[in-house]
Amino acid sequence: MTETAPTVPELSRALIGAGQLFHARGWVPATGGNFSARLSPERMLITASGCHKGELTEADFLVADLEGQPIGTCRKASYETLLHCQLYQHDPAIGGALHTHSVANTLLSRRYERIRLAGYELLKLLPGIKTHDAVVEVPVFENDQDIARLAARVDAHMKQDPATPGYVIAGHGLYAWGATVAEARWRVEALEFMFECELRSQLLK
Ligand SMILES: CSCCC(=O)C(=O)COP(=O)(O)O
Ligand SMILES: [Zn+2]
Repeated sequence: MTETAPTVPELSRALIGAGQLFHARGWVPATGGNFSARLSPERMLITASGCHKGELTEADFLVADLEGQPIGTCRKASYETLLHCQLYQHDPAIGGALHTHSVANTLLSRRYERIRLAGYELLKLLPGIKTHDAVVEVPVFENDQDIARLAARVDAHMKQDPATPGYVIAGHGLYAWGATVAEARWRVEALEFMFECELRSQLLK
């Protein structure tokens, strides 16, 4: 059976749904966050810069190549487009990438150079993990307004550690991805849940 490539309306719908869910959870305040999906080996659909991610419509997306150049529009793509390009260029199996600005990922990444997650059942939603009895270290990168430089740092890390399950930019937010938008969304939900647990367990100490 041949699989047909997902269409712009289908991918927009999936990304709009992710935005509504993330906004309801408080993970994309104001215009924070950005979302994308692979359209083809060379193209992606990505949110335009400055949209409210809880109120996205199909008009808030644009098509860009994997260098980040918008195609057929003068709208400006997300300020962080090159971080999405890095993921799609790094691994042709990546089909969706989602970025959140939660309280938990912001606070933990201001304190730690990596966020250690151990013993959680939800670890099994991360690539290659089959048991709760596992330890995952989510890398934290220093924030940088030079997104090309930040993308190069992420890329160097992912080439060294291809099992990276997601990453956090310090004081800024989480990037997670998957083969589809749905899988990327589950990974964001799993990581944000575990970050929240880590944050609250610090309050219990
Ligand atoms: C308004 S939050 C600062 C920019 C940011 O971190 C973000 O995620 C949203 O930027 P975009 O250009 O994608 O709207
Ligand atoms: Zn951001």
